Amino acid sequence: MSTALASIASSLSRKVLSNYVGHRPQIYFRSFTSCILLPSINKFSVTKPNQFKNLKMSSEKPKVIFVLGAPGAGKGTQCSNIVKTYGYAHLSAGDLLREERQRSGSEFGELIEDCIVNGKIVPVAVTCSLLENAMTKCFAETGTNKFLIDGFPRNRDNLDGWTLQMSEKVDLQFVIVFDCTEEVCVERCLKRGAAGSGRTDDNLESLKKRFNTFYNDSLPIIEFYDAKNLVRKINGVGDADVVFESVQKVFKEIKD
Ligand SMILES: Nc1ncnc2c1ncn2[C@@H]1O[C@H](COP(=O)(O)OP(=O)(O)OP(=O)(O)O)[C@@H](O)[C@H]1O
Ligand SMILES: Nc1ccn([C@H]2C[C@H](O)[C@@H](COP(=O)(O)O)O2)c(=O)n1
Repeated sequence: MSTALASIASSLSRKVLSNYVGHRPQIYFRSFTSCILLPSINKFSVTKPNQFKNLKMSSEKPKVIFVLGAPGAGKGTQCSNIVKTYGYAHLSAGDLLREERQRSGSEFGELIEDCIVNGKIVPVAVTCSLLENAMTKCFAETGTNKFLIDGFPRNRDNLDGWTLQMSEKVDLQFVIVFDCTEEVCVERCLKRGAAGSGRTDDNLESLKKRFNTFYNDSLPIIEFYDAKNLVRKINGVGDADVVFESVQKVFKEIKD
């Protein structure tokens, strides 16, 4: 990494942390105008840092579908079905954050863990860079240029960061929202925890906080996209196969 880039990236990561400590993570992003790879987010890195400056893939813009819904609404399950049937690549913001948390030497590990356990949302510079790097890597390895982005954008900070860093670089097709009652979602997550998910947030205490964040921070983002007629709401209660039938109806729209 060039000295200048390393210095910008390192000062950015300090900003992320200091704003996080001050509980105002959204502010820092205003000075963040292009994708700069944070020094510690190198799981998806390739050797030349310049490749990260912009998401340049094929001549066509990458197609993106956001997949949203409450914790346990079935986003990951249905994304797997979509991958098999429609050839999209699945990028889960939560999975990318969990991987980054586990990466030895990550300076964001503690911050990510604190957010996950307490149902808070990680500052967008971290998440958006992980997503952009994963998209770039996925395209380089598989040629896939269609992405399901699961669990993002989750709050205003996520949305603002994405708008600044990514929105011009991709073609947002629509936003799938799985609609599921809190009761069903909680039951699913607890069952997932009991079955050995190893997730530190599949417990009642974390779920309460995650639901608060969903109602207060994520629903307004869904409303934002709904006002743009981009939301495709799907009933997430019921058998996974039945839910997937509804998903297929939405995808028919793309083919027709
Ligand atoms: N339609 C369904 N019926 C019953 N169980 C389901 C259904 N869909 C998913 N599940 C199960 O519920 C749990 C949560 O599903 P999944 O991981 O797909 O949800 P999610 O929305 O991605 O959750 P999170 O936001 O917590 O990552 C999993 O154990 C999954 O197997
Ligand atoms: N945009 C995101 C997505 C996820 N996180 C953190 C906080 C979530 O509670 C946790 C788990 O996500 P899930 O696997 O349920 O999608 O990951 C975040 O901070 N920002």
